[in-house]
Amino acid sequence: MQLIFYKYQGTGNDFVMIDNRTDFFPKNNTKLVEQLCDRRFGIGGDGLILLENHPQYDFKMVYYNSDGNESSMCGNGGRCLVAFAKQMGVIDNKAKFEAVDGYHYATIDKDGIVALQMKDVDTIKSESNYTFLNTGSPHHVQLVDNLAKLDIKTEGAKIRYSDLYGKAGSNVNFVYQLASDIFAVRTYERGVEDETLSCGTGVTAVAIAMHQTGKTNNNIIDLNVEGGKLKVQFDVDNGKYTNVFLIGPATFVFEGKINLDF
Ligand SMILES: N[C@@H](CCC[C@H](N)C(=O)O)C(=O)O
Repeated sequence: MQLIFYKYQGTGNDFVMIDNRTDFFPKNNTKLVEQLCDRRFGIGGDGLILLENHPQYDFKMVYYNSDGNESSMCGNGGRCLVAFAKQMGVIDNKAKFEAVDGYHYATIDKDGIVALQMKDVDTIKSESNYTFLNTGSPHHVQLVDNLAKLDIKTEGAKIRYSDLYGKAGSNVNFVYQLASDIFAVRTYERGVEDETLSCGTGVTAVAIAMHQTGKTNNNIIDLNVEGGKLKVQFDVDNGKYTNVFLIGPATFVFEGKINLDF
């Protein structure tokens, strides 16, 4: 059998997109998803996303990491799925959809910039040298001096697999402040088990953590990631972050067919 796929990227976080509105995809086949995401034997991607029907909203998002396992929310993937839903004629320039962490609203402009509303955040653990919070996925946020030279895979894995986060683990973001409202971020992603060029829930966590710990007073924050630039904006009242939006490009790369019997 041949599978039709579409490839998208959001600031270098790349995804295999599959239109599963006819419900044909074998959703519990971990090995298959892992193979499709493999950069040598498959299509290649940090994750795979299914576009599905939803009884109430425009569509449903089902997200898998490149290890083949279904996981928690992917911010860049959500932005790319909005662009894919537009390409498939499911939406025009606004979307309401359901993901694993609940309801999301998004807009897409004529240049392909997607603004995706993320979940509200009111639980933030601030320690002397790191912050932990969940923006749809779990994120460890740590300021460092040597961001450019850091071995993210090695240092990220140490924290991800440490006793701090147990079996579930965490994504790990290393951060360097460039200006009052600009931060450079590099992320180790759980489920990819390596550095990715960008992580949407990660930069959302960084923006909120930097505000909550007093590194910035701004509520519109620029995040420079390895694959480009993202923006996060939010309202905040008494430690509760609402109307959180992750904003940036979501780009169609190519489409194709792949044999499933590989
Ligand atoms: N790349 C994603 C995060 C995907 C989920 C993460 N790897 C996890 O399993 O926690 C993003 O853009 O948010």
